[in-house]
Amino acid sequence: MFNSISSQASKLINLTKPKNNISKTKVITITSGKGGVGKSTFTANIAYLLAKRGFKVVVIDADIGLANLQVLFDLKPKLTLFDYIEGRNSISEVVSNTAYSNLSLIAGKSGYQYANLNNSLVLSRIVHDIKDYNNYDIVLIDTGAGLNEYVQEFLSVSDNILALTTTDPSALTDVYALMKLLSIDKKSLLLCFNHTRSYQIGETISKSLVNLAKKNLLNPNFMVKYIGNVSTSANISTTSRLRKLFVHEFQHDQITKELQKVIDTLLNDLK
Ligand SMILES: Nc1ncnc2c1ncn2[C@@H]1O[C@H](COP(=O)(O)OP(=O)(O)OP(=O)(O)O)[C@@H](O)[C@H]1O
Repeated sequence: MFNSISSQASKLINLTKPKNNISKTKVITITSGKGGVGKSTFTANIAYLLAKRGFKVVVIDADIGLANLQVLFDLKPKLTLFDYIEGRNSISEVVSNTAYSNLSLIAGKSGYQYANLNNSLVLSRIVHDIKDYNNYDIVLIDTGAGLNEYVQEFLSVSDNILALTTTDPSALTDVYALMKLLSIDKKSLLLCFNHTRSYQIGETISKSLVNLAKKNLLNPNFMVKYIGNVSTSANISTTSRLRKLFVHEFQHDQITKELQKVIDTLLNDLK
C-alpha cells in the first residue's frame, strides 16, 4: 500500500518541482518538549505578524493527531497535510487561505493514525517539497509536544529550530533534553519563553541552561540563542476561544510588542 501511495505522491511532487534549485523559502520549526506551553498560540500569532510585515507565510500543523491551528485560524479545511503525504493532492491543493492576507495554513487532522504510513521521513518530505515549490518566504512548522519520532523527523530537516518553553521546571527539563538531542548534529537552537513577565528572567534562565550544557560537556559548537519572552494575558485565551488572533485584536498591547521583538531577533538569526 505504501508503495502505491509513494508513487502517486512522487508524481504530484514532480508537478511542483522548481525551475531552478535556489529556494527563497525559510523553514522555522517550532517545538516545545513539554505540552501545553502555548506553542500553537505562539505559532499562529507570530505567523500573522510575519505576514503583516509582508512575508508570504504558510503554517504547517504537524501536531500529529491533535490539529488545533485550524481552530485558531477559524477554518474548516477539507484537505490536510495527510492528503498530500498520502499522495492524493498537490501542495497548492492542501493549502488553505486564512482570513489574513499573506497567511495560509496546511492543516493537520485530529485523530490521524500515523501508523498508516509506517515509514520514516514520509512526513517531513513536505519540508523539502515546499522549499522546492518556492512559493513562500517563510514556513512555520508547529510540531506536537514531546520528542517522539515524528517531532524528531521534522527537527532533522529544519534549518531553524525554535523552542518555546515556560520557566516551569518540568518544561525546562524537557528543553534541556531537546538541547542534548540537537547538540549532536545541529548548530543552534532559538529559545523563547512564554508566560514570562520579564525579558531578563528568560535571559538568565537561558544562560543557566547554556552553563549546564557546558558543565555536561555538550557539543561546544552548539549555540543556544535567547530570542525573547511573552507575558501571560487572559485575553490570549479569550481571543483563542473566539477563534481570533490576539495580535490582530490587540495590536498595541504589551504582548504584541513582545512578540514583535521576538520576530526582530528571529529574522536576524534566520538561516
Ligand atoms: N501567553 C499566554 N497567556 C495566556 N494564555 C496563554 C498564553 N499562551 C498560551 N495560552 C493559552 O494556553 C493554552 C495552551 O496553549 P496552546 O494550545 O497554544 O499550547 P500548545 O503548547 O500548542 O499545546 P499542545 O502541547 O497541546 O500542542 C491555550 O488555552 C492558550 O490560549
